[in-house]
Amino acid sequence: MRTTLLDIPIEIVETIVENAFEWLVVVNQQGEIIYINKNYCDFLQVNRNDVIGMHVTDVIENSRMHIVAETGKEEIADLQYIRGNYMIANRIPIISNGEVVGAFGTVFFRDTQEWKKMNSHVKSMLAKIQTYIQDIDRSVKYGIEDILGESKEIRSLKEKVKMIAATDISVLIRGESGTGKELFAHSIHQLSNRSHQPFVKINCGAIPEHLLESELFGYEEGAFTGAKKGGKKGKFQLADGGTLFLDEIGDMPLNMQVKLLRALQEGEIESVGSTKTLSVDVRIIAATNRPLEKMMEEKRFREDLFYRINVIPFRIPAMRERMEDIPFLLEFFIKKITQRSGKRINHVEEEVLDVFNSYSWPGNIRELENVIEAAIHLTSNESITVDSLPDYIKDTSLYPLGKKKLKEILEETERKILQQSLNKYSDDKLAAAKVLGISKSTMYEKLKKYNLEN
Ligand SMILES: Nc1ncnc2c1ncn2[C@@H]1O[C@H](COP(=O)(O)OP(=O)(O)OP(=O)(O)O)[C@@H](O)[C@H]1O
Repeated sequence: MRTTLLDIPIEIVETIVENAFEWLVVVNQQGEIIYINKNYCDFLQVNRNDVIGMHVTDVIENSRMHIVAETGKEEIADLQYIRGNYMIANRIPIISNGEVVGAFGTVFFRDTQEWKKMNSHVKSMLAKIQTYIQDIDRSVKYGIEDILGESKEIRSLKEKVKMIAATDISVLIRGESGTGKELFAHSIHQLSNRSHQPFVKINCGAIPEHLLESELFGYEEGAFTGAKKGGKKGKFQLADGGTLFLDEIGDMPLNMQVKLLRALQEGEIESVGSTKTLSVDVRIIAATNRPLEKMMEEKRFREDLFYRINVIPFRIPAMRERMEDIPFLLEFFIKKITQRSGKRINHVEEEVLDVFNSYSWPGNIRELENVIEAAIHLTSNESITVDSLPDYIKDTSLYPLGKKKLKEILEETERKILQQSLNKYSDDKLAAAKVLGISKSTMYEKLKKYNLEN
């Protein structure tokens, strides 16, 4: 193999590549990084020696370099989201003796000012089209394999999903916020016979009352001032043949509940401003964290609608009811977040799990994910420690009553405090005993009991 490029000495080529405005990465056929330039490492906040040999997807989020190294098909000017920025990426296969042996990729940025302008322009455009994407997106994001957890409750819910998915029966998913109601709704749709048809979501609590009817049933041209030319399809029409996910159904105003019930019972809808009825075929999955039974007593939720949607009740337990799932979720979220952020975590302090197990998780899995994300960003090394957890988690930790006896809790606490004092006084047992207000002999007794002598 030649070692110079057009007779330019290799050192000069190296200087050019290292300092190029573009960021450069080269992978072998297995998708492992064999070269990455310094500027790219600086942007990714990684150490070059650490990442050489790693799979490119473990270092650069959303990378497709390994795919190009496999297919041999170049990808030019592809928009790639890295560390909070949209970049333009080019990926070129490297061919030697007629065979694809790897790929090199460049990520383009020329003038940071210009790039910032372009980046925020792309972000605002994407935000604008997000609502339309949701309307036309026929696929669901999650499947049953994305539901993590080995607890009895989660395993039996997953079985239930498999049993009910194929039927067309309405499902009402109950559970606190952040327990995974939407995730389960996706899974039911994905396993149903309607999986190739649309899954359409509407958040009944987030849409102003006067717009909810037209959002659900659509409107005709000229139905009201500001109505779009040609009218607009409602979620029922968009979901025709598929599944309509009515999120936060407990927040639906009473007058809309009547209209919804009619649509469900008759399988027909009427757009706002139209006199014609349209047949629609949708499966309903509804979700709420509201106490519907109490709301029915108070006449805030219609009983007939409740019985129509609650054919199969489905209750997702709160996080604190299935603490045994925390280790799985912790591992999963660390992987997900580090892949996205490019940060590396290779150790979790044992006490972190103790704190997690003692906290009551009112925000459930969503809160757990946020806490892990915060800890990953707050840690200055590659380890998640109790110190990197938000204070409120540590301060309000509650013991999961019913799981441990008082004696065990006291012993665990005693052990933790002893350990903490030894750490603080660099294993000086006398200093630790003094600060804890116990005698030297009591200290030694306790250290022996908890196996902390060394
Ligand atoms: N069992 C699980 N395994 C993995 N991730 C989960 C699980 N349950 C929930 N999540 C994740 O937690 C987050 C919250 O889930 P989801 O939006 O489905 O909750 P929700 O109950 O619909 O919340 P809300 O009532 O606030 O809309 C999502 O990022 C989801 O992917």
